[in-house]
Amino acid sequence: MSTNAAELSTLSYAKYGKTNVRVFRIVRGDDGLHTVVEYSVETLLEGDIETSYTEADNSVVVATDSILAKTSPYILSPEKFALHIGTFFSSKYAHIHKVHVTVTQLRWSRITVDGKEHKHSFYRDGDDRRVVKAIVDATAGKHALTATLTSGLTDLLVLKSTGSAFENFYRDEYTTLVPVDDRIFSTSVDLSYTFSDIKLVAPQDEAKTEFQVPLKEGDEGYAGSVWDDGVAERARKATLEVFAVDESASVQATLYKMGQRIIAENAGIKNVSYSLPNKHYIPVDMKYLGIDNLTPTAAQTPARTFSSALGTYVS
Ligand SMILES: O=c1[nH]c(=O)c2[nH]c(=O)[nH]c2[nH]1
Repeated sequence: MSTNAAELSTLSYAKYGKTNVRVFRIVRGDDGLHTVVEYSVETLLEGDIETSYTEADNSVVVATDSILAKTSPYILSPEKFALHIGTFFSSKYAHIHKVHVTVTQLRWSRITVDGKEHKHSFYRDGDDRRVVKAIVDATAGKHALTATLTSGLTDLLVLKSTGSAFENFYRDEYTTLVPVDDRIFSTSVDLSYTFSDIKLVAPQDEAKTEFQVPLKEGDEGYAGSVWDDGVAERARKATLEVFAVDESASVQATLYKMGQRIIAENAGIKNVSYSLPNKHYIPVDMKYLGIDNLTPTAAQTPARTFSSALGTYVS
């Protein structure tokens, strides 16, 4: 029996686009004050694009490379920029119905010189990156755009040297873990929080810059909090502060407190998700050397004195 590949196969789902598109933009203020942003952007399009797969028909394929990086008035906010990209593609092209945008932002903070923030010099003050994911949906029509928006951060490495325990966990014949009332707690924080679903007001202009989100609390699809640039900074601060001050009974319990604080501080965020993989620092048992390395005591901290008069350092 001969088989016909074309008859046996169907295309069940498709989206295409570009990832790792690097964007660096300088916004120059009147008084020489520069603001810089560096993003890595992914844009994936869904719509009536099947023929590009099934019939090699490239006429339905629109470019997704670096469009809007230079012209978008929303470039300084990764949330607004992601929504703008999504709104642009889903409203401009009749055959594009859904757009998935991920904007990952690298940190550039101002260098302080003599107590003053420098106007055009920056440093990387952390390896964590802000991550924004927008999905703009025009399947119900070009004038009924909706969006889901998730923001957060990734790879925020933290450690505390006490104030963390893990005890009273389930024990059975498979358990090897020893309970501890004082341990090092380190993790690489991944955080994401989702805003309430957004109803976008469809733009009429060619550049699709005039899209709006409902700004009044109580309006259908209210998204005022998306326009509040403080959310990301507050969420990062809440994560760090709760991590620092919580007398942690477990990663789970500390994580929950972080999430509670983000919800309490930011109207318009409907859920929070953390991934906090435990990065273990296990003390080495030095009993065989006659050294107790497992009981933390002040006496184990070497006495350190610095005498500037003699220029000697004793430890
Ligand atoms: O805080 C913790 N939660 C766990 O669920 C767990 N499991 C484990 O082995 N160590 C820890 N620590």
